[in-house]
Amino acid sequence: MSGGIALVKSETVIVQVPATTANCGPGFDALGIACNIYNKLELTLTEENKIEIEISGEGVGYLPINEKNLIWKVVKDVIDKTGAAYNGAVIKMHNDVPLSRGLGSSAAAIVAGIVAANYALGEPFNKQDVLEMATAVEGHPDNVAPAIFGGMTVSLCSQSAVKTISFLPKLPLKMIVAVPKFFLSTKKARKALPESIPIKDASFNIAHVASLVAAMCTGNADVLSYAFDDKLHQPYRAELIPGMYDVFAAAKKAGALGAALSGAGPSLIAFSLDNEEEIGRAMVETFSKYQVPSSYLLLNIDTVGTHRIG
Ligand SMILES: Nc1ncnc2c1ncn2[C@@H]1O[C@H](COP(=O)(O)OP(=O)(O)OP(=O)(O)O)[C@@H](O)[C@H]1O
Ligand SMILES: N[C@@H](CCO)C(=O)O
Repeated sequence: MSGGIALVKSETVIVQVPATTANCGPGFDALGIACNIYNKLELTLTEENKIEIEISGEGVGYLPINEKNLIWKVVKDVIDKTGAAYNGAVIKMHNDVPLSRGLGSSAAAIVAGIVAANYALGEPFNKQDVLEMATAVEGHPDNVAPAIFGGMTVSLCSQSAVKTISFLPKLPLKMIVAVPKFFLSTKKARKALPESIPIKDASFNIAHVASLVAAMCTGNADVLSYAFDDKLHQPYRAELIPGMYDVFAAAKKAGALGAALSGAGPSLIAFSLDNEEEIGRAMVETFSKYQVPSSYLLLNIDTVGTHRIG
């Protein structure tokens, strides 16, 4: 023994967090769905003022491995909220969620960090606390809510409250996501939006999002060939995603019920009950006509949300 004081470490916690697709067309900042691709995060809190970060999968060589890393920032926030004496961490992550593509990579990082830190600290916070903390960091609840609860989520922010209802659609919904090989940050895609929109576009979206949620809750698919349409954000973002409306049309022609921007894009998502491979191929082929290389993912709804796996 050197006679030094042994450093205190927390228990090591491993959590799994799903990708998410937000908006679903007309449900800007409100609707989201958890998808079955995942990141894993292993976290050990340490007393020593030192951060060690190891990344595999998406983001290697791009995501910071110092105190600027988003996961460390949220972990530190959770530690500070409890007043615990930890100053550093060992963070190991494996990421399968594509970065800055509209599949909720930032929400996955935020939620994984908060949930893992909460377990490491002995669970001082409940799921509602996690939802509020994650929404405050992300700025809107539509990705963090399904990442936490799984399923399809409808969320609202009212003054300081964040409320979410998670449910499983009564339709065997398949999701086909065409993922372009370029990044589009949410920050840039939000800058493309106007300060205000015409009342007729607002009322269009209210009717469409209400019909979409009603269809999902009842299993009545009749309105779904219209219900994914949007006039609130997609028209303004179209110029950032070459071929967007033609890819939507190709997906529908190949059998999709509807199609939309996934989150803030650039990925485009089609919803269907069958014909997934054909729809995926049609979307990628149409993107290629606009010189946008892409690949497609066939996804199902994750029903569990973020949970501890070790
Ligand atoms: N595993 C991760 N670890 C640390 N930071 C991450 C991780 N994943 C994403 N981030 C941070 O989130 C940023 C991407 O967030 P952004 O909101 O632009 O895209 P997105 O969340 O993938 O898309 P959307 O919100 O449209 O679904 C990255 O540039 C990085 O700063
Ligand atoms: N609702 C958000 C989702 C992406 O974070 C947007 O469309 O900007």
